Amino acid sequence: MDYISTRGSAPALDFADATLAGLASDGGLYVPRTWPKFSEAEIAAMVGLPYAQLAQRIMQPFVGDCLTPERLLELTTQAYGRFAHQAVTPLVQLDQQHWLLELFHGPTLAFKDVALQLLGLLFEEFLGRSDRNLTIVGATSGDTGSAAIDAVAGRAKVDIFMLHPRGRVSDVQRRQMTTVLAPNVHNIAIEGSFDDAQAMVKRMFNDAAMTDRFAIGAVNSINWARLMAQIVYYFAAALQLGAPARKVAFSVPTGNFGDVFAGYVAAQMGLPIERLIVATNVNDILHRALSTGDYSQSTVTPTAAPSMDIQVSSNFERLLFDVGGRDGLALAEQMRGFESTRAMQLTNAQREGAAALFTSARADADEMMKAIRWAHVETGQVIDPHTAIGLHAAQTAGIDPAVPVVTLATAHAAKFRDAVEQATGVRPSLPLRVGDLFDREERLVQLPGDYAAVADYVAEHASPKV
Ligand SMILES: Cc1ncc(COP(=O)(O)O)c(C=O)c1O
Ligand SMILES: N[C@@H](CCOP(=O)(O)O)C(=O)O
Repeated sequence: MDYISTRGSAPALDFADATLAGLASDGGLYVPRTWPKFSEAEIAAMVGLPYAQLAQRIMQPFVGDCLTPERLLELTTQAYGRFAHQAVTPLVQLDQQHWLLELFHGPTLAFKDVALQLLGLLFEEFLGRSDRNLTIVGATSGDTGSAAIDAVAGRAKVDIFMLHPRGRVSDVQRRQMTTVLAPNVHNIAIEGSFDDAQAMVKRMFNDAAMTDRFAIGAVNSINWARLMAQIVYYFAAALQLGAPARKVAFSVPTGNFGDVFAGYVAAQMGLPIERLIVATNVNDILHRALSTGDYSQSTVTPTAAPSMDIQVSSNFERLLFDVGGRDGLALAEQMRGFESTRAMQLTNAQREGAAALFTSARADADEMMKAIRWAHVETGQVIDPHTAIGLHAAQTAGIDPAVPVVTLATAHAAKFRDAVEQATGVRPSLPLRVGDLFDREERLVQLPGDYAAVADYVAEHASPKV
């Protein structure tokens, strides 16, 4: 399998090189040249497999001969061995039609662990075959940061620089990053929003002054390997609910469009998915784009679901590429227009292609709080604000009552204790696996929302590429 850029002019790479490269050199995102397909019989044969085996089976076609099946299975077994639930991503039934897919049983309590625990091992594996040092530069609205830091802290040949918007992540999220004191971990609080941080990260990949000296790598979902690992839990959930004989719908709390794009890929691979519901908070660029075709950026509004306070959704580009006929040069032109005007209109092909599988919904603060309360009172489940936005969308999307709807529970409620307590009167306690988070020393630097300041800081602290 080789990987091509959504903007049509970067060289094609194999899986190992695409994983280390992160973003393509033309500013595009890597996607597999074709979607691997499973037949109905092949999907039926996956029923009952333990998670690590299922993960190996689903990911092998993407990995190609960069890892043998035996080696990939060793890595998935190691990655998912750190999860606190044997099922890794268990399903919980809420009522006759609705389920939660709990994705927060990893070390840092959010769905990001599912991909990043594996990605840390993939970096180690592929860097071990070269003399390269990797300088990871990432942006986080709260959850990617801690999951990535946990995955690479203390690993040889990797430095990580993680940018978060100062004051816009929860105290638990911040401490999960800043209390990791390994020498290869650098936390940077910047003035501005997640979008500002993400823009600086992307700019660094195309800054020759940086890329000449450092091998810049990505842990955000711009890195294809992140999405690949997230495809697996769509299969895991659907297989438990009757796939391939029965269709399932998924409601996905969405910000950077990575998680829900993984669901789209699962559908391309043959998993029978009825609908993918894109659930946003009031930062609703995706809801507007999918419902009206207008993808225009507005100012980010801070909410009680801060990890979704995003107005430029990196992975939407992957969808536009795929449903728009895979014309990289045309998409590059369209994206250049967006980058200069902060607005773009989807083409008819892009709108129709997206509408075939995606529905969208937006939840405001009241609707989010009501969903947290409903889950608590009616089902006894304490859910986090991001999951609540997904649940609100699941309950209002008008899916045929005969079709099971799975809401992705993307974070543990204890990461957002204030909002959850306000909605339910219950203050969720931190699971034992995060330990004495509030007694640990914090280490971070604060920088202005200025690219030059961040690039200088990285250049001063990173190891040269060889
Ligand atoms: C808890 C939580 N839910 C949902 C999302 C949205 O996921 P995505 O960015 O993949 O759309 C994020 C962050 O991205 C998150 O941290
Ligand atoms: N919500 C994310 C934002 C970054 O998204 P990613 O999936 O592209 O890494 C976060 O918590 O940091």
